[in-house]
Amino acid sequence: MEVRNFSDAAQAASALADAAASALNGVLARQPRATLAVSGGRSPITFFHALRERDVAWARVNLTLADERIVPTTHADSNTALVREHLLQGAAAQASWLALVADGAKAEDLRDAAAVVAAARARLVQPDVVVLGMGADGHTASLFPHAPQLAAALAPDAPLVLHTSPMTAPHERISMSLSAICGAGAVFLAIGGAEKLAVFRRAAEGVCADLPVSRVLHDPHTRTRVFCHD
Ligand SMILES: O=C(O)[C@H](O)[C@@H](O)[C@H](O)[C@H](O)COP(=O)(O)O
Repeated sequence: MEVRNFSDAAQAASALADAAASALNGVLARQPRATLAVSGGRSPITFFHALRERDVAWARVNLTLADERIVPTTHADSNTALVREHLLQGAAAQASWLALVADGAKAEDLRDAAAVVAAARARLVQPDVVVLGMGADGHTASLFPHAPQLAAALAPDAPLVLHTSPMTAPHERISMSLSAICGAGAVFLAIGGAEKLAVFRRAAEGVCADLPVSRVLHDPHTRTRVFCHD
């Protein structure tokens, strides 16, 4: 892994946007389209605002999520809604959206998580660039410690996305698997605040069974680029 430390959130977000845009442009120099998977939660908004201003051929980009809460895309906790509001704007609105949860689905349509996952698998392609966050419990994407599906999500032959049931956070989830994340040519991780930095330092020391993010950091074929700020 490669770790860069910044003195504030805005600088970290701007540097991460530069790096993610550069990774996308590198892919677009070699092939017609590039697929970017971003994370949701509360922390990536400044990064989204910076990234949407970067010089990228957005019309050639597929945009998706590393994970999504299985809620209607109009729900306040929907990562899709967050991306639409903060990233799919201006030139970046030309990107093609690959939905994990389809727009228009109602709560009752989403009760069958297996059906949600099957529909998402039919739409998705392997991402080229993945931007991850991390929770203070050591989860990344929706690879949550103690989730019953964690072992399946970490398996080398796991599909691109799976259903996960967090024990430490609300909502059933759909998440990219470890192999989908580590199959991307460029993997970034954003870490902010003292509590997360302490968890990250522990995960950086070696694989910890209770910190799924450590599996990304120590994947033998992945050089995760970590952007940290206090
Ligand atoms: O949907 C989600 O919850 C995420 O994609 C998740 O993996 C996120 O990156 C971390 O939980 C950090 O979230 P915060 O930004 O809210 O701290």
